[in-house]
Amino acid sequence: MLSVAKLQSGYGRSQVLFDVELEIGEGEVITLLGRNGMGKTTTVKSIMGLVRPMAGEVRFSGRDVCGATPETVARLGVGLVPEGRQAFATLTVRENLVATAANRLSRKDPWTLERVYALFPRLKERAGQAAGTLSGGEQQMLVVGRALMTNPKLLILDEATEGLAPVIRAEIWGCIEALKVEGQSILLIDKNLNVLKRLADRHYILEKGHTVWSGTGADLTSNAELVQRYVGL
Ligand SMILES: Nc1ncnc2c1ncn2[C@@H]1O[C@H](COP(=O)(O)OP(=O)(O)OP(=O)(O)O)[C@@H](O)[C@H]1O
Repeated sequence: MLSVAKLQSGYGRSQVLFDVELEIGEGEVITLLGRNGMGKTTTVKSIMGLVRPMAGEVRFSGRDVCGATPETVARLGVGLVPEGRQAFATLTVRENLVATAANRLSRKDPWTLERVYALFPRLKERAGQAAGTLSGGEQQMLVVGRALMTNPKLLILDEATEGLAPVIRAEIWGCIEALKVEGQSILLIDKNLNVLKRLADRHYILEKGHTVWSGTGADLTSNAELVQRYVGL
């Protein structure tokens, strides 16, 4: 579904990614691990077209999207929940959800308001409330719900649980697990390694803009030295 090879990217003259490799198959849950500043968000932005790659290959659903605009990538079916909560503060919950809705007719079971409300009942209770007045956890649920309303083939979550209370975090993880069971392809960036090991099929480790390792959760568990060295936990 998504295939990234020899990706180089950065900001202006400052190169941040040198050799990023990533493969995500249909229905897979993948993580991108690495310490702060290693290039995880830049990888995601480069896939999304928010940062223009310098070289390499990004293919999504069989199409070359390296250098494509974010609109094109989104239209092809990549939904991003970016770092930091970015709901439209003055719009209501409901307005936020319908603002980006897209009907992918090819999809058997498209996301609707009702389905998002079933996943996050708290959003239904607050449907008429301005997004800016929601708690941090509720805003995060809203941006996840908003990304789902675009009916993404691939959902990317960049630090979706950062700064949330443990109980809210658990709620978000529960929803991500439910999405996985439904066969949603997901790319996760997060610091909760134990949850990621349970949830994800495979992991990639980034170090200074290079993919230095990939493997399963069991591989990670049996390799404490690797985790210590590259993930810093
Ligand atoms: N807009 C920007 N302009 C210039 N440099 C940037 C920009 N955004 C990020 N960088 C630099 O690119 C490098 C990689 O940053 P990136 O945000 O991709 O890392 P990350 O692995 O996602 O880290 P974190 O876990 O802290 O979010 C860092 O050195 C960062 O300072």
